[in-house]
Amino acid sequence: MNCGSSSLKWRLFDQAEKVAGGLVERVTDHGSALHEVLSAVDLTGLDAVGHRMVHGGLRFSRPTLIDDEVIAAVAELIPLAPLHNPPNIAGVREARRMLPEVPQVAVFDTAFHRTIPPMNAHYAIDSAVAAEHGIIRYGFHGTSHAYVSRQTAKLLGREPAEVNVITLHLGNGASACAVKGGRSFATSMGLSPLEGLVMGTRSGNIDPAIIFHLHRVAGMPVEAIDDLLNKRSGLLGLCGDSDMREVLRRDDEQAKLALAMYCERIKSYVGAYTAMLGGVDAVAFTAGVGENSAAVRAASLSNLEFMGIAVDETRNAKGEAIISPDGARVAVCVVPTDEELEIATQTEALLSSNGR
Ligand SMILES: Nc1ncnc2c1ncn2[C@@H]1O[C@H](COP(=O)(O)OP(=O)(O)O)[C@@H](O)[C@H]1O
Ligand SMILES: CC(=O)OP(=O)(O)O
Ligand SMILES: [Mg+2]
Repeated sequence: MNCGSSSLKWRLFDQAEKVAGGLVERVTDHGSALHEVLSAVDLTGLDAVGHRMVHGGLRFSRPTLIDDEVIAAVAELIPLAPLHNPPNIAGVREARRMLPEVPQVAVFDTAFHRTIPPMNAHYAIDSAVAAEHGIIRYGFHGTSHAYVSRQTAKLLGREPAEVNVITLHLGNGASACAVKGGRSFATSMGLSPLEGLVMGTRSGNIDPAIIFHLHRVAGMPVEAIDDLLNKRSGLLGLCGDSDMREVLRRDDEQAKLALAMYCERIKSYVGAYTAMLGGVDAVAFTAGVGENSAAVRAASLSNLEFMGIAVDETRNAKGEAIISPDGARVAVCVVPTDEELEIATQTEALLSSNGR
């Protein structure tokens, strides 16, 4: 079950084979949405339910069997992920109510990033204040970055431990991850899913002083600034469309600027992470925009031949798995993400290791 901020994605697996699945959009009450899904599906022989949990704080670094105490711990993290943790919890509560005998497992977006070293995880603020309030880079989309980086290694015919990969998860929310030998080494989202790349409606990186300025000079309350940066910024704020398909269809200056900013921000992370990793074996594009937009992929990696990074126009247009030219130093890949399969796989692994 993947209860997102406004949607519910679900999938039923027999082993790793998809048996059924669906997407419910414009969801406001995730408990009812999940109830309807589970009521409509034949659940005979169901062994477990795996749930996407977005924020697991510092405590949850692996998939976790859900009990009341785990739910309470995730609820305490709501202030850090107000758009994401409440729907996750609503889904879990309803699934447990309907299926009390079935083990339920939480798979956290943040878990994969618990390997990020302190120099990349800490913010350069007063360390006592940071420690007291849990202000640290948690990172998100970890299930996707983990899955996609492993798939990328497979594409290269190498073991994950042998390769350095930059994964670019470009969906509604978007984040970059530097994966060093199979482990998260740096990522663009931080304390919350607001930091980093330009997104559909989120600003990503800005000068933090903009917030003080909007408050003091423009007189905006903190809640209004929060709303502005999370829901009315990014592509939407720049050009009035949050959907990349619309942005790409348009030919006006505003849309062109929004697209250029979106891609330039991605490029800045590719450059930074290549340097931080001491070189990369592959750059992988994934999620709605990354998997589908040749234009975004080409623009994000333009003029990087000096770094051994290039995109072959024909392969890119076809959306082939490897879109870099033959013999390139860095493989550029298009790798469909599958958060639901990864959640199911991790759920199964936890229950097998528990001897169920
Ligand atoms: N063909 C396409 N070209 C460009 N962008 C696309 C295309 N198809 C889907 N997208 C973009 O993908 C985004 C959704 O990605 P997705 O990974 O499903 O996001 P999420 O899981 O965060 O809801 C949408 O904003 C949409 O603009
Ligand atoms: C964490 C996050 O940003 O998720 P999404 O992209 O689903 O909004
Ligand atoms: Mg998503």
